[in-house]
Amino acid sequence: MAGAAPATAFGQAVIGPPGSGKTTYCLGMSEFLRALGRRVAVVNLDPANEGLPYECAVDVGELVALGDVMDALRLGPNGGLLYCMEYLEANLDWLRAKLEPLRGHYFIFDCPGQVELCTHHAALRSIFSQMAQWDLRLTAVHLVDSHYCTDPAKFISVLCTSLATMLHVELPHVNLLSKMDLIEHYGKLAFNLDYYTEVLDLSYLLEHLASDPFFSHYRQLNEKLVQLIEDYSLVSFIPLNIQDKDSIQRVLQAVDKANGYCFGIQEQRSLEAMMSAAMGADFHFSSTLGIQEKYLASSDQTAEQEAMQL
Ligand SMILES: Nc1nc2c(ncn2[C@@H]2O[C@H](COP(=O)(O)OP(=O)(O)OP(=O)(O)O)[C@@H](O)[C@H]2O)c(=O)[nH]1
Ligand SMILES: [Mg+2]
Repeated sequence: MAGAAPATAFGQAVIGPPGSGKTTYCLGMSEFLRALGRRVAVVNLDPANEGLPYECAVDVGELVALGDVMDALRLGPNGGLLYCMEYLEANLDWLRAKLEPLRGHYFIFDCPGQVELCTHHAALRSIFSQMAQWDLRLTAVHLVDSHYCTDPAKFISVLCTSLATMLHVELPHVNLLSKMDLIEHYGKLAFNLDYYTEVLDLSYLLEHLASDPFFSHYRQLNEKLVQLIEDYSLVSFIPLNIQDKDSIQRVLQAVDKANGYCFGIQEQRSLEAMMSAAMGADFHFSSTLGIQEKYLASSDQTAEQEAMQL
């Protein structure tokens, strides 16, 4: 970043479709990291985020307000949001000036959920690449709702968007299956969980789809999509239960490895290892992460029906 010899900063760019759990993840991960002794700054880059549940160090809403943009330019929510991201891209000095006083912190960027920002629109990728010039080493943490594992066709589409995101965003990357606390409420999966997280032989998915009269018409398309995904063999997922300390720890290890944090700050790492061991089995957050009681894993039917809308 600007000024004296730049101190390398590290962080996470949290991306994923709307409702995949990005903001909740930012809250949970920031609380976990602070408990480990890391100085954390959460930066909200989503102009549509309201009522942020976490302590927000920088809020893009101070630079550009989605509502004002929609009114002034007569745009809908999606067009308005894309305009806001292009406006941020054109005014990165503002962001740099906001981040400068936070040098020495570990950053978590809560990004907008519009899929096109991660698959083909240039603004977010350009913002990330500019931050890399400021010696800010980010890992893209891509959340996908684990609900998508319940339907082979949806899972293939999620694999395609995950692959497109990895190729477009051009950052070290970790894919997460989020809301794993709900997974057993979605009913029996066609395959065991490893199959979805390791993205094993996808021909089994095709067989599964071929038995469905509707999808049998698209067999050739699905075969080509599956072949593309397997040719790149880039996509795999880590299951995330945001309320489980060991689950967050596994995610953090992968994230720190991806952006090199784990190689850089040894003394911090050993302190954190001690802190984490001292934390005990289930790490309690200061809040239920804003996860409405009805969405918390429970056995009653309504939670299951409600959860199907997640
Ligand atoms: N059960 C459960 N619910 C979750 C979890 N994470 C998020 N939710 C719920 O899912 C909904 C969306 O969560 P958010 O964190 O706002 O998702 P987001 O990706 O930031 O959404 P956008 O900002 O709209 O893109 C909220 O009702 C959360 O309470 C989780 O790990 N488990
Ligand atoms: Mg959000």
